[in-house]
Amino acid sequence: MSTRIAFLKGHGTENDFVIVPDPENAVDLPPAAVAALCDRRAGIGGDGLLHVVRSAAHPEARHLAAEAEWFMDYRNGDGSIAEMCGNGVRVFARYLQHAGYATEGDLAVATRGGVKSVHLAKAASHAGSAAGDITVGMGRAVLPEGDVTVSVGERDWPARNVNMGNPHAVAFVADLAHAGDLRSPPPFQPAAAYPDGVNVEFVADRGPGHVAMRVHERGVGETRSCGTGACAVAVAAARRDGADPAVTGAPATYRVDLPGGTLVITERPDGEIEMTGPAVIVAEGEIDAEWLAGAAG
Ligand SMILES: N[C@@H](CCC[C@H](N)C(=O)O)C(=O)O
Repeated sequence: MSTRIAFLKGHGTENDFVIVPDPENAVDLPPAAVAALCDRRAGIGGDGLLHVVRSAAHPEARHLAAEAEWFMDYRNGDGSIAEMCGNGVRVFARYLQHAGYATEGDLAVATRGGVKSVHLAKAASHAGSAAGDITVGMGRAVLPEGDVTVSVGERDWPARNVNMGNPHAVAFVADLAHAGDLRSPPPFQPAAAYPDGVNVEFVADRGPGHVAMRVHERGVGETRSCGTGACAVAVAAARRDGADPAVTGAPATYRVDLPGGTLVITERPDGEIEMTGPAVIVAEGEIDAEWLAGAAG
């Protein structure tokens, strides 16, 4: 009988993930294995994969073990590595709660983008432990100088370069349909702005402090939500609206509607950004290790 590897499936505003609990970092997950697991027809299916490892057991996170017991080893659906995943952190925390590694309250999670502070809200007694929003301290945005242009077909737009640990180009558009089918990565200029590729957000206004967006994610394609993307959008909107908290001294809050749900993003005067939204575990099962080894080639 072949060996089995435990997995779960979860999502945050329909940005979905294969979760592989592996506290001692014993499961080999080369890029081809990740891509096979995330394949929606031949695998389990997901926008990305959350490899759940104790920080002390992972070479990239060992130095963070005193601050955060758990490391989110996040991978994009094509197998590539990314620095951060905002929806992923909430789902990661929900998994820790589901597995009994965390309870309601505060929790630190190590990521390649640094340690994130997570707050698991107390669920209403009738709702069960999988309910209740999760708030993540996402750290500060970095806004590199320089003009960026994003295009789709004949249209192009100026875009704001926002780094949330991972890179984003935020373009304000009159109509989200102008983003087209987003089957391929929208071209950007200058190429030097994003040497490692970029996540591109298209944003339309819905009202004061309220926007809607679509996103093409690096290493994935169009997804139904992107947490770091929603933070980048809120920061870009606040700068555009003259509501930069560092200037006004007041927090700026944006409701960001995505195809898969809504996230609420607040930037404080000290630059710290908080993201609040749901996270759900939907299934758990076992992966056939022989299949995975074969799929990984
Ligand atoms: N969906 C994520 C972002 C995942 C990483 C991204 N595709 C990248 O390559 O930077 C989110 O919720 O933030």
